[in-house]
Amino acid sequence: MTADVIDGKAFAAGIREKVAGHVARLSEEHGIVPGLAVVLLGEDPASQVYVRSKGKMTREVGMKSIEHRLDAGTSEEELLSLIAELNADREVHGILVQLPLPGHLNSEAVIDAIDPAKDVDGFHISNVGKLATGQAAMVPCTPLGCLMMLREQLGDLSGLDAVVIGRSNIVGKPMAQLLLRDSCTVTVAHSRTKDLPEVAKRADIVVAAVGRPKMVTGDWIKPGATVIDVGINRVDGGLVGDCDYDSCAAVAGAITPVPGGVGPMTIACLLANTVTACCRAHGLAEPEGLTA
Ligand SMILES: Nc1nc(=O)c2c([nH]1)NC[C@@H]1CN(c3ccc(C(=O)N[C@@H](CCC(=O)O)C(=O)O)cc3)C=[N+]21
Repeated sequence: MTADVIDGKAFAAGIREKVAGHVARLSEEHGIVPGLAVVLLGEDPASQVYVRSKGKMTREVGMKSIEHRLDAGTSEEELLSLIAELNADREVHGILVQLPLPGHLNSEAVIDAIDPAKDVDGFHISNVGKLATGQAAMVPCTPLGCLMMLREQLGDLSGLDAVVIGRSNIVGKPMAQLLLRDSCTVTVAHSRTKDLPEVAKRADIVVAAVGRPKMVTGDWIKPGATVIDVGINRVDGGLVGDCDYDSCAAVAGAITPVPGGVGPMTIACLLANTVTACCRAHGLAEPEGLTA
């Protein structure tokens, strides 16, 4: 068997097109332009590339992009005061503080200073709680993108066995919540899980988000299962996922490539969340097909 390749790049382009449609309507009918503010501390080259590409795509869909590049040595007080300004700015509907932050800063305090209604990353404790209790939340972009691809590939997810490998706050935990909400039977596995290959092999859906290059191999995959590879590992100047693509693709029913899978979906969902936040802020109907 050779797996279907889930084309995240094409899927993401389709979502950005939908976002652009909503943005055009907001502007024509209400005179509103959604705005996304991105805050980057320091000069990490990968982060710079990523922030530049976010800015470009934000403008391409017709939204306003506001970029704040601060020195790596910026104090927590200065950063919190910038966040307070962005919280109060009516032209800013979404705020993203690029992670990881330099070590002298307390990321929890910084994230929880963001107005939850503008928290387009979905990392604020209030959004985490809302997701876990089934209330309307801002949903983290990477898991949201994974869920959209799974629904597109499989239709109804109800009753399927899903194994999420990785328990981070930004991917593993919210991914598990979303799959549970779609009525999957969810297992959250991680580096200490006993017999991890056997656990993975029970799954109809495997989401790999551990940050270890090519850790998941084909012998971990049930024939026909759907494999979502969240890993973005830089190895020898190239990008590789958490899955060993060739051996997994030989067994799986469908698989996301790296690059061109989850990554582009993450950015598309960031733009989708910004439109959603903008509509909610103005008491307008939420865009359909762009939320979980
Ligand atoms: N507050 C915050 N929110 C984030 O969502 C966030 C963050 N901080 N910090 C960094 C990580 C990383 N991340 C990526 C998103 C898209 C690609 C992406 O589009 N990747 C392309 C390849 C890009 C390349 O070639 O380097 C792909 O997989 O096809 C990669 C990485 C979001 N992050």
